[in-house]
Amino acid sequence: MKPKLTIVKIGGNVIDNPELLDSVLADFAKLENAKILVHGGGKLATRLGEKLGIEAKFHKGRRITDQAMLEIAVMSYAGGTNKSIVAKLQALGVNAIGLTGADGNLILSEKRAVKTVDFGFVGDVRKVDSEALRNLIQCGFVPVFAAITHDGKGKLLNTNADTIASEIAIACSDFFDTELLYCFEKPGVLANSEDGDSVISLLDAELYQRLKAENKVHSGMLPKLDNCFRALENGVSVVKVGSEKLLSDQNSGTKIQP
Ligand SMILES: Nc1ncnc2c1ncn2[C@@H]1O[C@H](COP(=O)(O)OP(=O)(O)O)[C@@H](O)[C@H]1O
Ligand SMILES: CC(=O)N[C@@H](CCC(=O)OP(=O)(O)O)C(=O)O
Repeated sequence: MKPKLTIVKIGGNVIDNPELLDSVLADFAKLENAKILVHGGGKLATRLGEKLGIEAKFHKGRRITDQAMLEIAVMSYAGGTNKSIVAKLQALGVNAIGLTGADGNLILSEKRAVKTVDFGFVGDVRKVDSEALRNLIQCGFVPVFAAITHDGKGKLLNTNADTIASEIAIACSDFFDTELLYCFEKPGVLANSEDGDSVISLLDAELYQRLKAENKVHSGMLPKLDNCFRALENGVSVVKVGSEKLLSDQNSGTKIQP
């Protein structure tokens, strides 16, 4: 039997709320099996850009990463955010090691080709080195990934944190029984995105299509759920979306069904 590996992704709204962040990290520290943390932090990067006079640009909710924004993203995700999360985990007794995809060539990606929109320096993941990750975990390290990868030719690329988490989970399924948990600021996938009491406990592909058609699932939840289904179709055992409670309560949030 393969050992269990839990991959937890935390989004920008969790990182932005110090109490929520501390609570997620405390629960993450308590997980006894092998684990990896992946974090976003888009909102913080937007604010850092504003302070430096660089305005964030989006197309249909997705960031456009020009050279100036790439520098902000690297400073923010791989710098301040990543290192402060690592320090907090160290204080909780977790031997966290902060990483981008460039470190140890762990995540190789390719700059997105320009079709109708030029997203700039955005990377689509091509390869995750699951063997190197396994070695790090076996040495006792807990990898903490920022949303930055590289192209192998010297260029760092901004990469969606939800996608990094699902690609890591898929690749690590070679060696581990993988569980992928997406923690964000709401209690799960909601039947009505404004009503926190409308959590859908089980979501399959058919229900997802219906919710999409009815516009009940929209914006950031669409790529998140696409990543969830892709993970389940590619060897990941368990995928859930929910609040910080996902880490401590088995029955919390939304379980995604293949
Ligand atoms: N049906 C839904 N249930 C819950 N959230 C939804 C739903 N539809 C859209 N959303 C939106 O999706 C957002 C989560 O996506 P995103 O902002 O990308 O997450 P993260 O904080 O993990 O980066 C929520 O803040 C919410 O506004
Ligand atoms: C290419 C791309 O989408 N990059 C994201 C990376 C950060 C991220 O994913 O942050 P959240 O998880 O907080 O949304 C961005 O710059 O917004």
